[in-house]
Amino acid sequence: MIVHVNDCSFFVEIKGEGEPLLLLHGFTGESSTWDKLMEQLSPRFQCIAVDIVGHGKSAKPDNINDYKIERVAENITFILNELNINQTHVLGYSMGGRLALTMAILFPEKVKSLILESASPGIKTEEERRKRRESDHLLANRIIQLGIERFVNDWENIPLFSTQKRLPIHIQQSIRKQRLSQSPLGLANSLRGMGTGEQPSFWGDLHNVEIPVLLVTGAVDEKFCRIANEMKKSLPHAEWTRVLGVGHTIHVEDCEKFGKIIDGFLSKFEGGSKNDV
Ligand SMILES: C=C(O[C@H]1C=C[C@H](C(=O)CCC(=O)O)[C@@H](C(=O)O)[C@@H]1O)C(=O)O
Repeated sequence: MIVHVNDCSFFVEIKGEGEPLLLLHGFTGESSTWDKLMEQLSPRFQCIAVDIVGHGKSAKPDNINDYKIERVAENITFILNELNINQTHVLGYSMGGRLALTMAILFPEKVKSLILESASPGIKTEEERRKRRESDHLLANRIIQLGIERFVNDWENIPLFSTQKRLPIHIQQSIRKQRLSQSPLGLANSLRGMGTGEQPSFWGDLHNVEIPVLLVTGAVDEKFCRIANEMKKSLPHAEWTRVLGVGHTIHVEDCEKFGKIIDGFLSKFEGGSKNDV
């Protein structure tokens, strides 16, 4: 379905009934990345997968303000309102994890629990953020100038995704096809508007996140394991699961194990809802 919010259209896929679970994909991704997870969880949870602005079948506006992470988080709360969902569990992968955490910090009343897959609260220092903004803006310009295929050829070979080379060819081809189908303008503006260096640092806000948080990282993804280990020290109610033998994109690299981890975390809440009076 398409939901219109603030002059932007958003593609939303809903599957299942029960506790709502909002699913937020990563940069270059789209809601179809969650297809297998939704199959696993939808018998017990209402899975709501959104194409984030600039991605998939959602709008690719020219205005960079429509990509600011605070604005995107607000628009997602408006989408939830349109769907009559007052509060939801939120699972975000990588860029989607940064967005999920932004929602939990800016709109805590909307978020029941948080699952962050290979995500960060942003970059701590302004100098590091400035450097990242510079590199992301150069990357954004390359996407526009050289086109989506040249970008994807480079992107799929960054060290962060090295473990994906172990995946069956058909899965690698599916990831590549999903990336190639993205809009150059949408990806470029996503980097310019909500890139890792563009967003505020939320490191100083983690101690105020009172909801249950599950951090999930791939053991081979050393960078985001370090980030998760540090996040856990500040988050009042966090648990961290390191998944052996996989890297950054756990929900693709070992979707069965990932589904069991998510199911186990969310099942705690099902017990509460069934007994609600
Ligand atoms: C390369 C780094 O950061 C990028 C990598 C992961 C994030 C992401 O969403 C990628 C999803 C995917 O292609 O599977 C992306 C983001 O958070 O926007 C980062 O730009 C890095 O070393 O931090």
